[in-house]
Amino acid sequence: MSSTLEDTSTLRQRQAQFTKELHGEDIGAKSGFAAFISKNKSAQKEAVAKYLKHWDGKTDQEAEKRRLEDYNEGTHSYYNVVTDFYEYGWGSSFHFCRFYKGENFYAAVARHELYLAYKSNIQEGDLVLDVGCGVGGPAREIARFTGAHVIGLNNNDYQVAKANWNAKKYRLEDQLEFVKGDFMQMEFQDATFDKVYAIEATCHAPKLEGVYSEIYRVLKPGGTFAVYEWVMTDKYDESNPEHRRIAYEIEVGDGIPKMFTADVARNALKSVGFEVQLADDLADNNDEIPWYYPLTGDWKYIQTLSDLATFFRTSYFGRKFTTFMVWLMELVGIAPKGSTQVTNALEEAAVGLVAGGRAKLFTPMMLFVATKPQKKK
Ligand SMILES: CC(C)=CCC[C@@H](C)[C@H]1CC[C@H]2C3=C(CC[C@]12C)[C@@]1(C)CC[C@H](O)C[C@@H]1CC3
Ligand SMILES: C[S@@+](CC[C@H](N)C(=O)[O-])C[C@H]1O[C@@H](n2cnc3c(N)ncnc32)[C@H](O)[C@@H]1O
Repeated sequence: MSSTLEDTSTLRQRQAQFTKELHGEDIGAKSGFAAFISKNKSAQKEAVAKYLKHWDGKTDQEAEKRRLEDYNEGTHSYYNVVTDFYEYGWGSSFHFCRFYKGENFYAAVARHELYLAYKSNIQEGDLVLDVGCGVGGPAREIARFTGAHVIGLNNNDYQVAKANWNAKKYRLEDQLEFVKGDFMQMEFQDATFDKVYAIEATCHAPKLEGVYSEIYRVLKPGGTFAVYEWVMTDKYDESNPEHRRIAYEIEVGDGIPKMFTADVARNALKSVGFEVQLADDLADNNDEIPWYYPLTGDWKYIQTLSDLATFFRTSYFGRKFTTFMVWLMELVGIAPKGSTQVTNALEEAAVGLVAGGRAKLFTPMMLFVATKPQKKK
């Protein structure tokens, strides 16, 4: 066994062991706040420290290099500490979407997923890979709608366990399977999948060529890969301190080692062999309701009464309320140490995402549809 492989398996075992210590054995039964307050307190302290170790306010090259090198542990720790908050505030699909007039929040989220399935041309009976699958919300929706078999890949053990638990709960275990793995070094055979998709996940890669080349390898010739990529737009200027501050807020609060631009992503797809069929920034349109509205305090955009609770949790005041409650719970020892640091980081994420969205410096929905040629060029 090569030393890289040994390192990978040691890391894997350690992460799995740590997940048990932190979240306990009965993962799935609890979610959101209930799961959050039942964490092992000392493990949670360690998880927060691991996540914040690299995001210490430093934006110099050296700090960036460290974040890129430690991408696996960095994101693993990030999702260990934010998953319960995400579920509490956003549901079981961890991504943004466009909002149409009269459509409620969860319908809009589902439509965004199905649009990607449509663009990837997923058909009944296809074997599909979901790269960076979260707790399985999108895979459930896409499997139900298309009749495809979806395998979700994720390097966070807690999320993998939750996704499998949910698949059983919704009686979709015949169509869904969630596995632990790093998308930079996948364990699937070459040419395994008919289609591959990724939703707001590949931005966690230290280098886009790394994850895209793995996707290319495991996709069958003629197969399609569709992705909602998180990128900085062509308005972004890395040498502008204000732009860099916004990008850093997004990086720190969202556990991303480095935000890349849309051009970097498109070139990376091409350089690994893909033919890019479509590159469309879905945020760059005249939608009446902006994609980032739940993170603002703009009540006017709420479409249905059923959105009130979600909007309260995601809006500025709702977030301040959550942070206060978490601080109080931490003070009296109900919540694990470091929890307030996590909500503060999420606050930074929200501020950076809205600022980036408003200035059109950032998009969470750069849609690329790319195909793997039938024959090698
Ligand atoms: C990290 C990546 C690549 C994608 C995740 C996108 C979104 C689902 C999240 C980005 C910022 C998150 C925040 C929350 C939910 C999930 C996000 C919108 C909260 C609203 C969850 C509840 C907390 O109290 C506040 C959070 C603010 C940020
Ligand atoms: C923002 S979440 C999106 C999840 C899912 N696509 C959704 O829309 O609900 C990003 C996901 O990418 C996963 N991820 C990040 N880095 C990864 C890596 N190196 N290998 C596999 N999965 C990774 C995270 O664990 C998380 O599940």
